Amino acid sequence: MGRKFFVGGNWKCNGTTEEVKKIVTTLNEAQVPGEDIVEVVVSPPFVFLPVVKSLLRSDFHVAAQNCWVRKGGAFTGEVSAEMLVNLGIPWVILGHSERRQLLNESNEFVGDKVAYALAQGLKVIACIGETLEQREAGSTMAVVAEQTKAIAAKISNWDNVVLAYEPVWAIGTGKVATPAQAQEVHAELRKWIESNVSAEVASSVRIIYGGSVNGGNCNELAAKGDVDGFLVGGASLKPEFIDIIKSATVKKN
Ligand SMILES: O=C(CO)COP(=O)(O)O
Repeated sequence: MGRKFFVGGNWKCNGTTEEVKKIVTTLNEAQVPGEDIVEVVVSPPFVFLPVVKSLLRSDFHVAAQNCWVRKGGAFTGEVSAEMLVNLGIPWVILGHSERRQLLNESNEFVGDKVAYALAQGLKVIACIGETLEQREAGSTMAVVAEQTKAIAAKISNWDNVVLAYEPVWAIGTGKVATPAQAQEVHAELRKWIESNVSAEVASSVRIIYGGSVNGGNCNELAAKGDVDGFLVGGASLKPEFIDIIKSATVKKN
């Protein structure tokens, strides 16, 4: 299969310079499996990217939490993909549900962003996921397929894409998807990709889970065949993030 385990830490809109440095120190001192086993990416707010990048151990990498949909210019308040490339930031998170919901980012807009960021040479963590209402209405797969389709329509090379399945009802709620629920959606998504993109992409693309992942539930989730890692919010600001990184070894057994 060869899908390297991926653990992302999404720090969201949190932290002061002091707090950020403290988290980096904790990460730098941690004993974790090597880069051949797990890919670790942390995503501080834009303003802390340079300091985190300069202090962070070299086997971990940084991601921005967003970028502008096209070339930079007269777009007050935005940060362009070119700027991230200029700073040597390798990754960007796009389509997070907080942006889809609070800032009305549509499927098409997210698809355009993913395509533009990839074209500039960034690697993308593309987020998808259903709301509680959509899950209860039985439309989980239709929703995530629609979100994935809007991305698939705009890109032809998936090598630099990690797909993050983050059910909205599980984000920041402490209500984690069960390993079976996560596995079910990941497996369905892989099937959808096989039918609508290619068998090759379906077997190689990493599908990671996000939503109330913590040190206590990560091993069970990681044991599922189609769970290729995590995108962690709250727990990525705490020392337990190290335990989540270590859950990569569950795959090795
Ligand atoms: O949104 C998330 C990661 O992008 C998940 O957040 P929590 O881990 O805080 O639920």
